Amino acid sequence: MRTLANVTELRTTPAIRLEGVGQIYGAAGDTVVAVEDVSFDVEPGKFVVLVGPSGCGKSSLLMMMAGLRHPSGGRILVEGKPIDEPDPDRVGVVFQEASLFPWLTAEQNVEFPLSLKRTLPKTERLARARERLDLVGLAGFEARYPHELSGGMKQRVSIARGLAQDPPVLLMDEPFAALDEQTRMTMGDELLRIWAETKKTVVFVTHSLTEAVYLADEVMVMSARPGRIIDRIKVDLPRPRTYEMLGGEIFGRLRDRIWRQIRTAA
Ligand SMILES: Nc1ncnc2c1ncn2[C@@H]1O[C@H](COP(=O)(O)OP(=O)(O)OP(=O)(O)O)[C@@H](O)[C@H]1O
Repeated sequence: MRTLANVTELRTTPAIRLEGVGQIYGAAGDTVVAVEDVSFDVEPGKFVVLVGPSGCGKSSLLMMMAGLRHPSGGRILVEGKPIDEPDPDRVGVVFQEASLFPWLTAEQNVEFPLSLKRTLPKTERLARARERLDLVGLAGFEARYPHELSGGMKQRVSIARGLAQDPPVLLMDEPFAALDEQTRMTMGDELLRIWAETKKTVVFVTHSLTEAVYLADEVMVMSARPGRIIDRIKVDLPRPRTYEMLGGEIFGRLRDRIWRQIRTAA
């Protein structure tokens, strides 16, 4: 039962909490400290973007938040509970490469994670997959195979798949990096629309500072390896974000500040 106490607790529980998280790769004598002592909270419904010099540990952080890797130190909580393994009910993931199964249709690709749990009947799973494809603007493309879809459409399918189980958190690792500039901008707007509709908490990794400022409520800047959070920049631009804002003074100031941080950190 939802009492006032647990509703209040739910409101105050961060969607994601990192406490002193580290990641060390390799074995004795040959180790790489990729991430060191990272702590932060992400409030529910926020759009956070992670930037930093190449190799600073952005993907490593995301993999740990997704439960795909265990931290070497510290701990990660999603909705107040540790994440020790992938849990698509709590965390959806979208990678740079669409990584769709080529032998499955768009609808079957989205249905796939739902079929693993076998808790929903097939008709329900397909209805949910269709609903997600509709959400990402792919109604009418359910029966297409990945090779029949453009790069942007494949990433839309990936987003639909990441949202298949309606997780509160969506992690995105450079999801638009392989797309041409125009498609990338359109996808940014599409993602913001989906985010506004679904109210997910998003953590998004990118190398593009323009994309970072355009999308984020907050940009977290990481240092060069070992990756630590060296700056957290609130983006106070109004929403919806528009193309015109890109040339504005606030936008330029924020992008400059991030760039200066990255340049000194690299
Ligand atoms: N499985 C692994 N084994 C050993 N070292 C690894 C492994 N994965 C990552 N690393 C190293 O850890 C560091 C951080 O890698 P990671 O991919 O997390 O950084 P990144 O910031 O996402 O990089 P990029 O910006 O280039 O995508 C890098 O030096 C990388 O070489």
